[in-house]
Amino acid sequence: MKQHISHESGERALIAAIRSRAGRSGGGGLRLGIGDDCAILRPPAGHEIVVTTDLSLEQVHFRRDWHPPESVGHRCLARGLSDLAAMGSKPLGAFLSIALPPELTIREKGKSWLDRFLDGLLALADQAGVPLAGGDTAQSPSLAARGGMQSGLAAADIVLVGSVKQGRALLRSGARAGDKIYVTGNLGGAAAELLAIGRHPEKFAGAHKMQAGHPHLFPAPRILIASRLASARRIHSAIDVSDGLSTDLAHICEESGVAAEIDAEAIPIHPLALQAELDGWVASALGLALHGGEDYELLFTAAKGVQIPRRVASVEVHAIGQIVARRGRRPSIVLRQRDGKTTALESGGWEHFSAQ
Ligand SMILES: Nc1ncnc2c1ncn2[C@@H]1O[C@H](COP(=O)(O)OP(=O)(O)OP(=O)(O)O)[C@@H](O)[C@H]1O
Ligand SMILES: Cc1ncc(C[n+]2csc(CCOP(=O)(O)O)c2C)c(N)n1
Ligand SMILES: [Mg+2]
Repeated sequence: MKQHISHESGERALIAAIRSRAGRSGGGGLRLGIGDDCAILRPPAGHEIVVTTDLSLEQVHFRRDWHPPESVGHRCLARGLSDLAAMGSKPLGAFLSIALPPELTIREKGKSWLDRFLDGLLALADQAGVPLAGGDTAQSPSLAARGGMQSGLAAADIVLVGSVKQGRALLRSGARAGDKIYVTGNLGGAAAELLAIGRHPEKFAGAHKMQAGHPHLFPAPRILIASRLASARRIHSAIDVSDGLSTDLAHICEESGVAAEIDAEAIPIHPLALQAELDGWVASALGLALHGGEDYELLFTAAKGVQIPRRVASVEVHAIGQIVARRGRRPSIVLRQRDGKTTALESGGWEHFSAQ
């Protein structure tokens, strides 16, 4: 039976409870998990190690009054899995560091906030076949003394270690002029759902379980699609859409020394983004798809002649434009409108430390 956590017994008890819940699923790449000074991972022969780390901060990446704890846990792991997918790699182990105010570890009606956060994180870990192999646990300091409304903020950092066949990782730097640009799934759904949550958080309080139709609360990292694409050896470059298409495509252009043209008509827009435009919440659904971020879809390029299936692992793949040579001071990304006119597409996605 799965244990639930009570705060009374402190850090040791929290770790013991997390340890008892941490699965050992995965491809056998974990030799030693939670319990020692370090975990030991054993990558398959002929593979390279891939590592990524992502912070999930209260008030920046989630709000306790907007996001069910299961969603916070799911999203925390999904961010890292999506980065592994973007490299065409498979997960070996996840490492979770958490700083929590004490009240989030106390059980109310059976489960604490932390129990429910772990429910969400471990359900996705199970599905992705990645063991929780370690982490760190600390108490977040009290802000009440400084006149704050709550005792402290929650933060979680996820480190994911994965592996990829030597020399086969998908890089941002491999795009070439003449490549077609593709994106999986559709865009703008995460930003649209976040808008809806902000308006009526109570309607989303019951979204406890990983389920389709919640692109913001329960995004589906594209690990399987990416590993299929990578094994076909036809992909020149890839990135995941975390900050927004306009910003993430600019990262590919910058790292590859190329420019891009994308067709507004070809961009797959999530139905929730279209609805947000119909409801008058935003001026344009296309704006959400271009700049919204957190869709965790894959953006990749391949040579023009390469046949990319329209559907991979049950997810649609759309061609949205092409990579072109960079010319002097020309803007690096242009957007071709429905009437054929082109405009420069500035990076309008999320950027920390900018006035948002
Ligand atoms: N504080 C830091 N110290 C060292 N390297 C960093 C730091 N922050 C970011 N990087 C590195 O900068 C690169 C880009 O990081 P970034 O976080 O923007 O990745 P991303 O995949 O585009 O976004 P996301 O955070 O949504 O995963 C990565 O190689 C990352 O390891
Ligand atoms: C409460 C709340 N407000 C706003 C957002 C939107 N948001 C936060 S970070 C980010 C980009 C990716 O982050 P990073 O670059 O750190 O990976 C986006 C689109 C949210 N998720 N929650
Ligand atoms: Mg990324």
